[in-house]
Amino acid sequence: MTRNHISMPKNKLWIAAIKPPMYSVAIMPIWVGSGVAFAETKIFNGVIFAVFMTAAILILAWENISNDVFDSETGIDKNKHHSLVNLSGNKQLMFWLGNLCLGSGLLGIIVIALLQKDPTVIGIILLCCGLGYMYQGPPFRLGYQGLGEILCFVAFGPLGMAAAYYSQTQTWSITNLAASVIVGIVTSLVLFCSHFHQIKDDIAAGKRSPIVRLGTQKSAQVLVWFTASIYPLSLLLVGLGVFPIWTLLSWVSLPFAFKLCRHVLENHDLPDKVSNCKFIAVTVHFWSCLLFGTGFMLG
Ligand SMILES: C/C(=C\COP(=O)(O)OP(=O)(O)O)CCC[C@H](C)CCC[C@H](C)CCCC(C)C
Ligand SMILES: O=C(O)C1=CC(=O)c2ccccc2C1=O
Repeated sequence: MTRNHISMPKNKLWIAAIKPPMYSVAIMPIWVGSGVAFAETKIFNGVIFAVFMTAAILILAWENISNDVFDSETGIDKNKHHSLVNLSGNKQLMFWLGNLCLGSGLLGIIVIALLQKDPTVIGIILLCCGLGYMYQGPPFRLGYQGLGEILCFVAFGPLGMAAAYYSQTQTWSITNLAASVIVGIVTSLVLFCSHFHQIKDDIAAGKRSPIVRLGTQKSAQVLVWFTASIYPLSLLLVGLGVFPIWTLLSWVSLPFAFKLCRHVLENHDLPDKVSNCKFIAVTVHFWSCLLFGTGFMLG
C-alpha cells in the first residue's frame, strides 16, 4: 500500500486529487520574478501580474489533470484512489477539462503578449508547457526515466522566472537568473519528495524515479544536501551584492527545512510515514519563496 488513500471519504479524496497546496509552486516564480523586476527597475504592472498568476495556476491545473490521464494509460495509478481519472471514472472528460485549463491559461499569456505588443512571453511559456508534456506524455514520459526534477528545475526556475521578469520589464536580468536557481531547486525538492512513498508502485510500473534509481537512504541524503544548498547560496549572493540583504528573510523557512530533512532521514523507507514529506517540502517552498520575493520588493 503506497499510493492508497482508501480509508478517506470521497470529498477528501477529491481534495487530495486537486492538490490545492501544490498551486503555490505555480505562483512563486511569478512572485519572485516580479519582485526582482521591481527591485531593479521600480516597474510593477498589477494587471500583468494578476493575469500571469491566474494563467500559471491554470497551466499547472492542466499539468496535474493530464498527469492523471497519462498515468492511467501506464497502469502506475491503479492503486491511486485520489487520481482524477479513477475518481471520476471518465478519462475523456478529464482529458478535455485539462485542455480547457491549458487553453484558458495560454489565453492569459496571449493577453500579456498583446499588452506588451511582444510575443516573447508566449514563446517561453510554450517551452515550459513542452517540458511539462515531456515529463508525462507519450512518447517521451521523461519522468519515468528519472528526469522530472531537471525538467521541473528548468520550467519553474530559469524559464518561468525569465517569463515573469520579462512580462514586467521586456528585458532580461542576471540577478533574476541567479534567483531562479534558488526557486528552481526548491521547486524540484517538492517533486523529489513526492516519489519516496511511491517506490513500490513505481518499480512495478517500470518508473525509474530518482528514488528508485538511488534507493531511499541515499535519496534522503541527497535531499538534505539540496535543501541545505539554498541557504548558503543565498548568503553568498547577498555577500557578493547580487541580492539585497532583505532576501535573507527567506532563512525564516529554515525550521521547516530542518523538519523536512529530519522527517525524511528517519522515515525514508516507511511509505505510510514518509508520504507527507511532499507537503513539508511545499511548506519550505512556500515560505522560502514568499520571503525571498518579499526581500526583493523591500530591497
Ligand atoms: C505533474 C507533476 C508531478 C506529478 O508527478 P507524479 O506522476 O509522480 O505524481 P502523482 O504521484 O500525483 O501521480 C509536476 C511535473 C512538473 C513538470 C516537470 C514541469 C511542469 C511545467 C509547468 C507546466 C510550467 C508552469 C510554469 C509556470 C511558471 C507558468
Ligand atoms: O502531484 C505532485 O506530486 C506534484 C504536482 C505538481 O504540480 C508539482 C509541480 C512542481 C513540483 C512538484 C510537483 C508535484 O510533486
